[in-house]
Parts: sequence; structure tokens; C-alpha cells
Amino acid sequence: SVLADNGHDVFVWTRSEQQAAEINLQHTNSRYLPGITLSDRIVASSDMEEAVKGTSAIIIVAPSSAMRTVVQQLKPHYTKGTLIIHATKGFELPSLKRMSAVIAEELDSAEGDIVVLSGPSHAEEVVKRNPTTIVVAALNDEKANYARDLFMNVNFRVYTNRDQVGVELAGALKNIIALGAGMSDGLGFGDNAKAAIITRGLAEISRVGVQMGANPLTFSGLAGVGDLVVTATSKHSRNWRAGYALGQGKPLNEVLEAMGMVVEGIRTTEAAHAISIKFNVQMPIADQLYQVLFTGKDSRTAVEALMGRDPKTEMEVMKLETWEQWHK
Ligand SMILES: NC(=O)C1=CN([C@@H]2O[C@H](COP(=O)(O)OP(=O)(O)OC[C@H]3O[C@@H](n4cnc5c(N)ncnc54)[C@H](O)[C@@H]3O)[C@@H](O)[C@H]2O)C=CC1
Ligand SMILES: O=C(CO)COP(=O)(O)O
Repeated sequence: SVLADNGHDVFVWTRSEQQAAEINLQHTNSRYLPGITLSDRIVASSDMEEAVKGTSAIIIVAPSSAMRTVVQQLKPHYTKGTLIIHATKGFELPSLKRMSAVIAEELDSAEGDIVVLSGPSHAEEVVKRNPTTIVVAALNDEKANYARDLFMNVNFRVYTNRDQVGVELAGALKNIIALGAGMSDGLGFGDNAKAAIITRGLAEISRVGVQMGANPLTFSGLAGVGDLVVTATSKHSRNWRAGYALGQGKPLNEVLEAMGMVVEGIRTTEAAHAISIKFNVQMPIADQLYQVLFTGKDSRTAVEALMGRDPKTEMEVMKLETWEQWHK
């Protein structure tokens, strides 16, 4: 919708012929954006070749679990050099690869040329043209600037950031903390507990991000704090809503079935469990969530485990040598 507002012709690919017909004939997408009329500049197709033929940029927003197969379907129709932007927040499992690495591998392109679009941007509000700020990140400045100019308008402000790794990691990892914030609310803990999980969650995802090559400052930006606030406090958030239902004692399979949309934080918690071992970094919140989601631990017992940890200094956010390296 943002691109259509900016005067671009937009082609949407969907697996569902029925959904494509609805978008083309009624200009609505009732399952995902009820009550919204879409621009007639938006044309949908269930044929990948038709959807991407002759386009100057391709935006991929498949769930992380489907990213590789979607890019494999795109590959035969992809013209080398066409700009690729992705807005998916998650990791590939079990490889733990970031999405831009998966895309670059499949399309045989440089990872730094893939533009990551991230930040606090629930589709439900973007489509209403409510003010939204996001970040586009790539090592390749020309490509990042091109992506920025495609999307930028008076309702949708776009910043650039060269820390592609950090933006991608922040966007994925914040979903774990949003699940935890929802769970805290579902348990009825109130504002103090939610502020605690957001703040300590930010420390945790920044610590692991830095260990994986991110600039810590990226976690104070739109892809970090910005998206964490949105996802951990919004009624739109699938991750918060799933956490809330889990906190109320509903079983995971029931929660996911009722949601009917992807809850990336579940898979990302699984990824974080492996990441904390691989990168030798403590992720206490993700670790407790992992136990609640995958080993049947009671959520109140998990909270007790978090609150009963050994005393720490608050500033033990990341390894000092990494911090010093960034501040040299
Ligand atoms: N919904 C939002 O406001 C935002 C979502 N994102 C990210 O976008 C990604 C997608 O999320 P949503 O659109 O919210 O999920 P969703 O569950 O609402 O929609 C996912 C879409 O992908 C399709 N899909 C699933 N598996 C597929 C496959 N194998 N091949 C082709 N299509 C497939 C589904 O049919 C559905 O149309 C996630 O990584 C999410 O974190 C990022 C920013 C905002
Ligand atoms: O990342 C998002 C908003 O920026 C979407 O979060 P949810 O998947 O939790 O709705």
C-alpha cells in the first residue's frame, strides 16, 4: 500500500488463487486486513513468473520457515541485479542463518546487497497510513538508498543503517521478548513485570547481537527498542497475543491454531536456545521461555527461576572487550 501510494505499480504473489482473485476483483484482503480497501495499483497473482516479470524491486515477506523454498521458487524468474528487499523477522532452522544469508545463498548474490526492512511497523496501522518509522539496512549504500526512496512518504519515514547484521538480529530476537511480555500480562503481573522483561530483554538481545557481530547502538534504534516496544505492548502483535494466551495456561498447539498467522517468536526461541550455546552467551529469558514452550515447564516456575538468579551488576550487558572495541 505504501508503494502504491508512492505511485508504483505493485504485483503481489500469493499461493492462493482465491486470495489473488479477491485482491484483483474486490481490492480487499479480508482475512489479513479486514475493512481495508486496497489501491487498484495492487495486482495479485498466484503465478510467480507473472508477479516478478519486469519488476525493478522484489520484496520478500514470507515467514522465516518458508523463506528458502519461496526464494527457490523465485530463482528461475529472477533477473540478476534486481533489488531484493526482505522484511522477514526470524532465523532459518537448524542452520541459524539470517534471512539475508539464505536469500544471498539461493540467488548467488552478495549478502550486503540484500536490503533488510525492519522496525516498528504493524501492517494493520501502516495500511491506515498512520505515521510509521522504519529502517532499511544494507552494506551497499546505493541499494539501501534506492529502497528508502521507494518507500519514503509523509506517513512512512525511512531511515538507513549500514548495520545489516544488527538490524536483522534485533528484528528477529525482539519477538522472543514480546512473547515473554505477553506471557507476563497473561499471568496478570502488571506493569512492573512488563517493564522488567522489556528492559532486561533488551539487554539480553543486545548482548547476543553484539556477540554475533551487531553494533550495540542498533539495539537502541528503530529495529531494536522501537520494534521491541511495538511488539511487546501492541494488541496487534501476534507474538504478544500468543504469549498472553500461554500465560493464561492455554497449550501451545491450541494457541497457534487459534492465531492462524505466523508467530515467529516460537521458532526464534528455539533458534536462541542453540545460539546461546553456539556463541557462549547467556540468554536467561529466552532460556526460560524455551523450557516453557518446549519442555512443559510451568510459566510461574520459569518466572521464579528468573527472579532467583544470582545478583548481577545492571551494566553486565555485554562482554566488556566487545564494548571497548566499539568505543575505541
Ligand atoms: N504482520 C506484520 O505487521 C509484520 C510482519 N513482519 C514479518 O513478516 C513475516 C510474515 O509475517 P506475517 O505477514 O505477519 O504472517 P502471516 O501469517 O500473516 O502471513 C504469512 C503469509 O505467508 C504465506 N505463506 C506461508 N508459508 C508459505 C510458503 N511456504 N510459501 C508461500 N507463502 C507462504 C501465508 O499463506 C500467508 O499469506 C514474518 O517474518 C513477520 O515477522 C514484519 C513486520 C510487520
Ligand atoms: O514485527 C512486527 C511489527 O514490527 C510484527 O510483530 P508480530 O509478528 O508480533 O505481530
